[in-house]
Amino acid sequence: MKTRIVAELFSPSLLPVALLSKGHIKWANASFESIPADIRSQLIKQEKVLVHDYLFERLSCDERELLIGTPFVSTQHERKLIRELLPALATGGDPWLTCARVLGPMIGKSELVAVKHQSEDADELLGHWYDGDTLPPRRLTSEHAIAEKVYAAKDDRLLFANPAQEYPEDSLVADSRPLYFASQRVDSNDKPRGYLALLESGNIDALAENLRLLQLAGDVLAGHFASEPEALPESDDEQLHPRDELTGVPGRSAFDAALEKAELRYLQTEKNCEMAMLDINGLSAINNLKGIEYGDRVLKLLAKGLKSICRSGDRVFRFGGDEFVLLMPFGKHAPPLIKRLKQVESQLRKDTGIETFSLAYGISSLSETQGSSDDLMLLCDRRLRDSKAEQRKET
Ligand SMILES: Nc1nc2c(ncn2[C@@H]2O[C@H](COP(=O)(O)OP(=O)(O)OP(=O)(O)O)[C@@H](O)[C@H]2O)c(=O)[nH]1
Repeated sequence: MKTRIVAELFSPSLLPVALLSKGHIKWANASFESIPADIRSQLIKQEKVLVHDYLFERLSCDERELLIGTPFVSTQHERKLIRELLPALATGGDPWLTCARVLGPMIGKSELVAVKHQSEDADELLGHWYDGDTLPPRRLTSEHAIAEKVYAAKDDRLLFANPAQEYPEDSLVADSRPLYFASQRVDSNDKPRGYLALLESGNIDALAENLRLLQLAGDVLAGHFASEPEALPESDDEQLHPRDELTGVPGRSAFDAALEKAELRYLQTEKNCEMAMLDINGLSAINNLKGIEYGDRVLKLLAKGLKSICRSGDRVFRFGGDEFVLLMPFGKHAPPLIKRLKQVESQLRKDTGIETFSLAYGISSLSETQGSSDDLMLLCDRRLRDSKAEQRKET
């Protein structure tokens, strides 16, 4: 190994490289020189050493040795992602938004989108991490958009350079004109459920770093969808079951249809479903004190709060007046509903400024009534009344 050739080859390298002769450094590049002296002498003595995220190895020839450090891939970000994302997904709420909220702060200044596949021609951008914050959800059309390719591709991972040139009608890339768009599709039951993507404007090193996290988050999401109980079939015929105009959630007739389907499914397959009937305590007093519009706002905030604790198979309905119903299909373990409802109550106290805001609820599941939806309604209603009576006694 000629010193001159080694020096010419490795001087510009960012990898630490040293040429050793009889256990002494004959030549080293700047990257190697930047390692503290005590660690350098340790490196010279030992066969294989892990230092500063580098794995040092030796290539020998004619009594000389080339010591080269190659980056040792640190898994600390991946472990942090798993440790934070899994429990966050388990607490409920929309998985796409949860994913953006957990992954966003880990990817620095990069832009991240978490997109739920809604229908053939439309998607919902639920988690958009941009400039250190999540932006409000918005609808995306997939026609002439990058999403078409993401869903049609054989590979679940794609990288596009200058995507705005190829997809000028795609608002996702046309507005911010990123240099790279890297996507990780999330499938379950061989169907695309949506995708995660990074939009990177220049920092290719950041893209390379964050790609691993993106793919891992996509895999965790796919696992989450696979482990979730099958969603209740949506009665999305809006003509037949119009949504509640004030809160935007489905109303009474949609609930009746969904409960009927849940009953049928339980009787056919024993797939269980938890139901909660909820009622705001003292909405009439809120109306009287603060006005009907304020009461309306409380109802809207409650609908939003209830949606936020729903997993993708769960549904919220406005039963009427100040009453809501939740239907949550589940497998082995019922969702921790009381804990989640307490979270909603405490969020509502903050959002409405009403320190005494509280809910009464009655909870049961189809297995408790041997699959009878009528009995389930009666049981939930009785528990709701009991809870109201109990709370009245306390105040
Ligand atoms: N602002 C507003 N109020 C509504 C709406 N629908 C029903 N309400 C009010 O909700 C209240 C429901 O009455 P109650 O069931 O007696 O409920 P409450 O005042 O919360 O009393 P308790 O349930 O016994 O704690 C009535 O005052 C209705 O006017 C609505 O769409 N907007």
